[in-house]
Amino acid sequence: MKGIKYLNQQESIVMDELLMGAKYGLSTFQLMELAGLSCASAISKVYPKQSLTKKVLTIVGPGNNGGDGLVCSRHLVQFGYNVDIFYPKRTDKQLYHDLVLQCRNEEIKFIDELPNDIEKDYSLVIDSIFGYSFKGDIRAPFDKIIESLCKTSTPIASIDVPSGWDVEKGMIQGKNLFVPQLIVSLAAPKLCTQTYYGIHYLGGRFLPRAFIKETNLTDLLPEYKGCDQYVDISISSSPKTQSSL
Ligand SMILES: NC(=O)C1=CN([C@@H]2O[C@H](COP(=O)(O)OP(=O)(O)OC[C@H]3O[C@@H](n4cnc5c(N)ncnc54)[C@H](O)[C@@H]3O)[C@@H](O)[C@H]2O)[C@@H](O)CC1
Ligand SMILES: [K+]
Repeated sequence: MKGIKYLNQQESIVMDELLMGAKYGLSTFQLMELAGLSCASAISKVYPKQSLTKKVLTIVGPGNNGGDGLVCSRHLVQFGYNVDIFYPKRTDKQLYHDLVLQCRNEEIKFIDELPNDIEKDYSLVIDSIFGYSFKGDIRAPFDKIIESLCKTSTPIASIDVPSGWDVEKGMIQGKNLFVPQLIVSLAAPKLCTQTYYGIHYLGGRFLPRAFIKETNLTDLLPEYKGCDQYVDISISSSPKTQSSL
């Protein structure tokens, strides 16, 4: 591998559109299921269930990043974890109604408010608030939620992008933002993770070979081992260089 490709915001959007267009014929539902499964697999690797004394809390945002969090939660319950979900701004689309129903059928509890002391009941927070489409200042109700995440001592695992970070520049100075303990990037890491020193996994093992060739990503994405749904791309575990698509 020559290096790792870090996507900017536009490249992330284009990648998604291409995958779901006529040429590759993948659906949001399929990609989300694989993304969520990879996040659950990575989380269970980093936080084995015996190591968590309390529950897991998934905070779900209004877009597809939130959808990944719903899928991830369902798989974590299948893996034996005890998960609650906080989903304050629901999206009125059939996909999300179905994902909520599937979580309810796993007997996952949806909580109505974020507790003041997250650490009292939760050993881990999964941040699936915003992904690569986040832009601008954080609007309500997520501004207060992210403020609470900045205060908690509970470790945070972010799906794709730490919520509130600029997708390309990362943590903007002067903004009250949190640093997750784990990031699970999906398909390809985003520019904001390039200098992230925490635990960094890549998941979303769904890029077709033809797509990788067409987008010149051969040699720019790490290889998954065996049947693994994730690969460790932490700075401590791999040399990194940047390259353009
Ligand atoms: N090809 C891929 O890489 C895949 C990506 N998926 C997920 O999809 C995500 C992208 O999903 P979306 O494009 O739906 O977008 P996001 O989930 O990143 O966020 C969009 C939502 O956030 C809101 N929002 C944006 N900026 C805001 C702000 N400043 N304050 C408050 N709300 C704000 C928007 O109104 C919209 O409702 C990825 O990060 C990833 O998690 C996966 O589901 C499947 C495959
Ligand atoms: K996120």
